[in-house]
Amino acid sequence: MSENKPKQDERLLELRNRIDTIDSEIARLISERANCALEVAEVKKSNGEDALYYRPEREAQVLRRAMERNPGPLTNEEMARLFREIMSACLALEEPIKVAYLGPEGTFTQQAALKHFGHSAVSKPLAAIDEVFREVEAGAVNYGVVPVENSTEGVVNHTLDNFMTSNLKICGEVELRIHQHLMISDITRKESITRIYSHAQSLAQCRKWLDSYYPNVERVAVASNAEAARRVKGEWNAAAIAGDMAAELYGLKILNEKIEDRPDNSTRFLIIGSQAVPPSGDDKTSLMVSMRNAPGALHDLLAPFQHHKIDLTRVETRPAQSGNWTYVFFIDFVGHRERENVAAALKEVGACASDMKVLGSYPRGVL
Ligand SMILES: O=C(O)C(=O)C[C@]1(C(=O)O)C=C[C@@H](O)C=C1
Repeated sequence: MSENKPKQDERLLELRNRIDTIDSEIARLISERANCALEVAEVKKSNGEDALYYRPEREAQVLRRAMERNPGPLTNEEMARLFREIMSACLALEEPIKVAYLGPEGTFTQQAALKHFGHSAVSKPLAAIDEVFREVEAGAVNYGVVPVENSTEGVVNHTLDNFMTSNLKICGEVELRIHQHLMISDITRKESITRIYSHAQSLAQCRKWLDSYYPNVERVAVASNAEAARRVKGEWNAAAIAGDMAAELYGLKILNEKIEDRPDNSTRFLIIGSQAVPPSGDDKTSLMVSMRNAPGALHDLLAPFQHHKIDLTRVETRPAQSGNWTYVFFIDFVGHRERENVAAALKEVGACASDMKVLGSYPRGVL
């Protein structure tokens, strides 16, 4: 036994006492904050029937401030995550919000929903992107979370196509680093794997790794990563590629971690709802435009953005549902529609487009 042990024990006790004092101070302050949020709810209620409790622009400001004034040693992301959960609990006191996401449980979309709304939101997994749109439109839930693009595999067409027929707005975005793992169940024989299940996008994201380590194993595309994990549970000769949440949910063992081909593999998700979001100070706008099929149409469409010094972050083209060889452009750019230069550019684009819809202005993803 070290002769310093009694001294170390004393120091440990002292530090733990300090932590206990700090914890009771934190608890008191969190309760004070929660009471404040309850009063905010009263003010909102007195302003009218359809009071909006969830305020994306305010949440983005609170999280950004938590990062800006972070004195360390926690990272900015960790600090913001803690405030994310405090705010989620405060909002649940005001009114528990319901969020639908592309399920089943254990998918990356569920992870995105938790990252954006925190753990106090009531979440509901649905089987298809269309169902998430319908459920929000019907008012059965307040918001929906759907994937829109992956840095390796590109755009999620289903999500863009739904905006052609829906009046829902984009209220937010969330980006998630995607780590894929190879996982097996406790009955799997490692040497006898003949089949690997995953979602087609995940199989594509790990193509090179699979070519190197499992070149002769059958790759089976299923509806989601979570479904892949569920199947492996009962098969002795199969493995799945999925994320942490699926492994945890189905009690699978991770055999190889982070097997995605690109280390910066990430997916962007959209928050859909029926609310127009005021400026937060750092916003993006998404636009859907149809153009007549004429020479120079794309140039006419993009020129106003250059002219008004607006940064484009994405341009996607989809075939229009109305007719052959006409196209719909999905354009994302930096700035809120209420900003002067954005409003001016939108006016000019509207003048040369055959149809234009602003899908939403929303805070740029913070976490
Ligand atoms: O500021 C508000 O409007 C609040 O309702 C408070 C609060 C918060 O806890 O800070 C809670 C929920 C909203 O989405 C935004 C912020």
